[in-house]
Order: sequence, then structure tokens, then C-alpha cells
Amino acid sequence: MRIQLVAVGTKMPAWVETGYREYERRFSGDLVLSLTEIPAGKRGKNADIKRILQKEGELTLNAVPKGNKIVTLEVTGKALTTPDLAQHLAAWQMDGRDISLLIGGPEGLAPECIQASEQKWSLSALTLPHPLVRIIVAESLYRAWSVNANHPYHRE
Ligand SMILES: C[S@@+](CC[C@H](N)C(=O)[O-])C[C@H]1O[C@@H](n2cnc3c(N)ncnc32)[C@H](O)[C@@H]1O
Repeated sequence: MRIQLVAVGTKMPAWVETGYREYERRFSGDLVLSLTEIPAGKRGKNADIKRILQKEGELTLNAVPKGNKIVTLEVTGKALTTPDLAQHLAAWQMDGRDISLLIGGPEGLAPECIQASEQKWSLSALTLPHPLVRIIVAESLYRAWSVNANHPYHRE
């Protein structure tokens, strides 16, 4: 199964790139993680935020391969423990579809992305900066994989 992160924001600082790639490279074989970056709209002084959000939403949904299951990262989504996530991961693998996990930009995800979502995942009750979210998601998925694979990375 392929898990695609679709995240608003390009040209991330080196620490974000290094942090994310550190976990991405650990996936191989029948579980592959990839990242598609969506350029964030320019937020000038008189920027039309509604239009920018709409455009970001359109680009985000266009980046999702047809037939993928869409899961959105939302502060108000469902909080998951690592064993919960491991169970979801196993269920996603049984489902047979690839997964696209959507991460919004500074104002969050466009309503169209939220409507297209089959599952809403919250990492914390705190609002996290979007560059950090891709790293936490990649690490959490790797940890969940390690639970299912009986790999010693995760310890109870
Ligand atoms: C800076 S946040 C957006 C904040 C925006 N005001 C909102 O309420 O969505 C950017 C993106 O990071 C993700 N994000 C931030 N904190 C999160 C959390 N605690 N759980 C899940 N996703 C989160 C979401 O995808 C969000 O759209």
C-alpha cells in the first residue's frame, strides 16, 4: 500500500526536510510513504484568504490519485493512540486502496478537502505548525507499522 502525504507548503527549512525524510526512508516493501507538496498561496496584506484556501484545496484534491481513500489531519478530528493507529493501518491495508493524508496550510484545509475526507485524524488538541505535522505523521505511521510488524522500535 502507498501512503501519500499531501501537504500545503514547499521550500521547508532543512530541519523539516531532514526530519520528515528520516522517517519516510524507513518505509519499504509493501508499505511506502511519499510526500506531495502543494504550493501555499501568497498571503500579502490584502490577500483574499477565501480564494487562496479554495485554490490550495483544488490543488490538494487534484494531487490525490483517483480511487485513494482520503484521510484529513484536523485538530478536531479523532485522537488515536499508537495501538489505535496500528489497527487503522492494518484495516487500511486490508481495504486495498492507497491512502492520501491531507495536511492544510496556515488557515487549515479547504471545505472541499474536509468534505472529501473519509476519516479525520487529530494528533493533539493543540494546533501544530503545518511543517511539524508531516514529521509527526511520518513518525507515528512508522511507529504503528512497527507495532504490527513486532519490530522493537515501539515499546509499551
Ligand atoms: C497551522 S494548521 C491550521 C490551523 C487552522 N487555523 C485550522 O484550524 O485548521 C495547518 C494544518 O496542520 C494540520 N494540523 C495542525 N495541528 C494539528 C493537530 N493537532 N492534529 C491534526 N492536524 C493538525 C492540519 O491539517 C491543519 O490544516
